[in-house]
Amino acid sequence: MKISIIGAGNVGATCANDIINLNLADELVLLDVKEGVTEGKALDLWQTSSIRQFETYVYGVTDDYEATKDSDVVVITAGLPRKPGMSRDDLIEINAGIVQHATREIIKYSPDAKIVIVSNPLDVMTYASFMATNGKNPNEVFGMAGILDAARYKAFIAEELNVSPISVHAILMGGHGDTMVPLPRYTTISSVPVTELLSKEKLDTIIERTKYGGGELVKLMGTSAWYAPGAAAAQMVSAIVKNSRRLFPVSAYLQGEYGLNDLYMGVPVILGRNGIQQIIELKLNDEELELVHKSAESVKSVLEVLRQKVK
Ligand SMILES: NC(=O)C1=CN([C@@H]2O[C@H](COP(=O)(O)OP(=O)(O)OC[C@H]3O[C@@H](n4cnc5c(N)ncnc54)[C@H](O)[C@@H]3O)[C@@H](O)[C@H]2O)C=CC1
Ligand SMILES: O=C([O-])CC(=O)C(=O)O
Repeated sequence: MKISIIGAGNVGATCANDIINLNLADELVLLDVKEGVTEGKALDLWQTSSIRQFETYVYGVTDDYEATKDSDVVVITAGLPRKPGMSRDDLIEINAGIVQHATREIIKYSPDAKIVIVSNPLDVMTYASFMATNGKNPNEVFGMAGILDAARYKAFIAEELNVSPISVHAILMGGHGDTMVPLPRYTTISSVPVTELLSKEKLDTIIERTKYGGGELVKLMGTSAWYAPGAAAAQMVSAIVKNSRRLFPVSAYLQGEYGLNDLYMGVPVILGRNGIQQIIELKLNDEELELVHKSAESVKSVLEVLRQKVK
């Protein structure tokens, strides 16, 4: 099993560290345009092998896609993160070029790789990557956001209820932005509906905090988060490599599901060896469906910018 990570910055290097911990691959390649730093980070990680008892051979390369040849899974984290005061959508122009270039190079050397996009604005960058594959099965190109957003939502609920975060189960949908849709009706504490344990007022506060969860961290750190994003991307890689068929919210290409067409957006999917094995269509009520469609409108407006800028 060979895994490559494009972009060895905060999220990419953290994701590499998590993948190593999960013992998923024989070989892990870190690729970045930053000469020296990439090789150095990979060497540093590899030198933890005897301490942490793993056998994944980790190495770094500078912009050399041939080294990624025959990758089974590729994670793209290359691109700019936002700074305080910016929206994820402000990154579209520069990151679209980076993500599309990386995708074309990956496809050249690993046509069958499953591609996990992390770069922002997430849903539109995933679409941009899919466009650049020029005909790849859309179930093999998908984006990481929902696991992260759901993890934030679960952490806030666990804190509020003073319960283990492991007992909190939740799903959310929509774009990776302020219009994302956490779903209290599908949120439980080990099967106990959260609505029986938390007031609507408390839940609404948690939902608002979740929607702006990325921004909260950007404000605190001056750049965006990496520990939870790296772990979330590694969890997706694990589900693919182990063919574990876990149900996750993932940015997937929609072709009629939820009445939506020709866009990538967060929906519940089954993730396994072939990538997205199935998109699950929840029986949303009118209010939930309206929020999901509102979020889709927001994703579509950013997609329109991509279409105008990137032909
Ligand atoms: N989907 C999500 O939930 C999340 C997405 N992100 C996004 O992930 C991306 C990366 O974030 P960080 O790792 O914090 O940024 P970072 O700045 O720490 O790392 C980005 C890396 O990409 C590299 N890079 C730039 N152009 C490249 C190219 N053409 N080829 C290869 N590498 C290239 C840079 O040299 C840098 O090392 C950002 O766009 C950020 O917004 C971050 C957190 C969560
Ligand atoms: O907020 C950002 O820019 C990075 C990101 O997507 C997240 O942490 O959710």
